[in-house]
Amino acid sequence: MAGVLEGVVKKSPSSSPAPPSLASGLAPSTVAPSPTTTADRSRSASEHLSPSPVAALRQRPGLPPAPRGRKSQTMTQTTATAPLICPSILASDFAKLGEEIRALETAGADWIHVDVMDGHFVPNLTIGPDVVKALRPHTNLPFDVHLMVAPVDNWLEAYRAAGADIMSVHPESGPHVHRTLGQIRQLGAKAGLVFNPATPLSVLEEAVDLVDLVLIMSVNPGFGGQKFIESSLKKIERARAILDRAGSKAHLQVDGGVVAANAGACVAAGADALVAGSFVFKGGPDAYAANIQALKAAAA
Ligand SMILES: O=C(CO)[C@@H](O)[C@H](O)COP(=O)(O)O
Repeated sequence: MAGVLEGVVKKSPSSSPAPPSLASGLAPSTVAPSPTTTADRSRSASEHLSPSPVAALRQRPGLPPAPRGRKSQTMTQTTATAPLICPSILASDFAKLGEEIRALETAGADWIHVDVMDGHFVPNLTIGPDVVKALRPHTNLPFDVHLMVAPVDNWLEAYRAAGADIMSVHPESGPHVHRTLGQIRQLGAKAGLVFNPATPLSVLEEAVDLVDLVLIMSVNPGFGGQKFIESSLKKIERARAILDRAGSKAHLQVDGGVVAANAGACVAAGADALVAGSFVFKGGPDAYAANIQALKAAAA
């Protein structure tokens, strides 16, 4: 049965990814991993992510295991632990988004981080589901979609149909984040829970079994290019402790002001995935590989 992922990996713009009914759940994808992706990327997320009821449905390459302890698959084949690098396309050239995403895949990015802003939950307006759908044929990398939208529930199907693999939501987006996380998994995506700098982690204690990813915002959301809030490191440590205590395999991601100078501290605190916008995109496409490598190396 045609699933939401099928059109994507075939890279055929004509094969629409929309399933007959998202409300009834997504069909398992039967697509083979892209021959251009790494061994890590070819693994099924179901092997590595938290025990989501939909884990077995995930077939898009690129959701490798939480890299704590894994060996780096980067260009230099370093043996140290390397975090997943998730460039935020908020910092890309919006006139060339498709090209930018292809360049990021070539440069060694692990996930594509898509910042969706609604001009209400955050004071900025960015990427709608039609843009995500248009970008989907340009890469096999997972789309890691951060929904800065309130209310959010009515948008989940649209972003999933457009090709989102991970959808992360804020507790404040309301009205019932527990339900929202369940809906994301019902749609066959991975569910992420996002914590703004002043949002307490107590919500994670209550929802830890429902999340495949925890995102610690190290800036207040809304804009790229902000300064990393140092107290985020302690929060990453606390989130790591909650996940470990619960036996969760969820990824722990950090986002905002991430640069080579603080990447190591983020990983030492327990993060295994780094979102970076300004740092990855500085210098243009010729510099992307070096920038990504610099983040991995700094955290190794
Ligand atoms: O979600 C956000 C901001 O709201 C982030 O993803 C930023 O876009 C990251 O950009 P840099 O701080 O790395 O420039």
